[in-house]
Amino acid sequence: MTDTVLISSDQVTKRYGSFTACDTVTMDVRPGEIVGLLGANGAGKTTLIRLLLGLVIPTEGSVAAFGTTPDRTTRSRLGYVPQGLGLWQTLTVAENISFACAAFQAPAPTLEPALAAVEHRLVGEIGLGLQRQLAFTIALAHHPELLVLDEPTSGVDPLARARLWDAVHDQADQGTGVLVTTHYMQEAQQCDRLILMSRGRRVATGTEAEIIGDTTACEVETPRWADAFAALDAATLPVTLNGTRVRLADTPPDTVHQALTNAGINARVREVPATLEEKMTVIDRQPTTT
Ligand SMILES: Nc1ncnc2c1ncn2[C@@H]1O[C@H](COP(=O)(O)OP(=O)(O)OP(=O)(O)O)[C@@H](O)[C@H]1O
Repeated sequence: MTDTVLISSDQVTKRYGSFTACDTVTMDVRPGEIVGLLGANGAGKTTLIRLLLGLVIPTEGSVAAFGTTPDRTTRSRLGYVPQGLGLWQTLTVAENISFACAAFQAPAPTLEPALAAVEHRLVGEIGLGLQRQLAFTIALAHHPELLVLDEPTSGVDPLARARLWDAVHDQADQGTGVLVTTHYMQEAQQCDRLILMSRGRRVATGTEAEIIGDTTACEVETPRWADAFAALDAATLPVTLNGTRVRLADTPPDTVHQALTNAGINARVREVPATLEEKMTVIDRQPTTT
């Protein structure tokens, strides 16, 4: 990994009144790596991004972009796609592009056929998938050294999502650093490194395997899966259903067996590695400590 740091935070905290949206978070992104920012709704991901971009001022701690305090100059070295996309809905696709390119003194990019086909349509009249594609194209137009993408594939169909991730990997392969928030675990798996946030804090960091560690889940095998789910739920165990697969993260097999036996259900209980999503729920269940 390179020593160059594109963007970083050092114990950064943002409070709104008595509410702490981002709590002493330290992180960084380096050239060519894709860093995934994960966490439930309200975990503080967008707040952290806005701190890193200089859009909100830290209450405590500090952030740096390209080695300095974020400002207009550092902004011109990064491409940012916010959750709301930041497009002008009442301008055409072409007008949005020329506006953004003028701001960054960048040449107009070559458009993908799908975008070129709607070049003269108002942005507010094209679909969300195309709008996301446009926002991404605009973010890349000035060849940024860092891409910051806040839920770039939310509401996008699987094919468009795969295409966007292809483009993200292309950028990283060319040395661009990428910071991306996502709710999709399949996308998290495409990141080189993950940062998990919960209640404003960074609660875990590393690869998917490092974050899952030795956390396990119990998988319950029975044709009476619906009854098993109901019984485990009634026993207030953290049961989830994936298709017809009944699973319980971080729960001892004996506890699961006992609850099923009490309900008169015969089932095979296997202990298997937890998924990343399950690990996240386990972390979210824990009381805040350090
Ligand atoms: N300007 C603000 N004033 C008060 N509270 C705020 C403000 N901005 C964010 N918050 C609160 O801070 C918390 C973190 O919000 P944030 O948008 O960073 O979460 P998130 O992880 O990005 O969530 P999501 O996945 O839903 O986008 C939320 O409870 C939110 O309501």
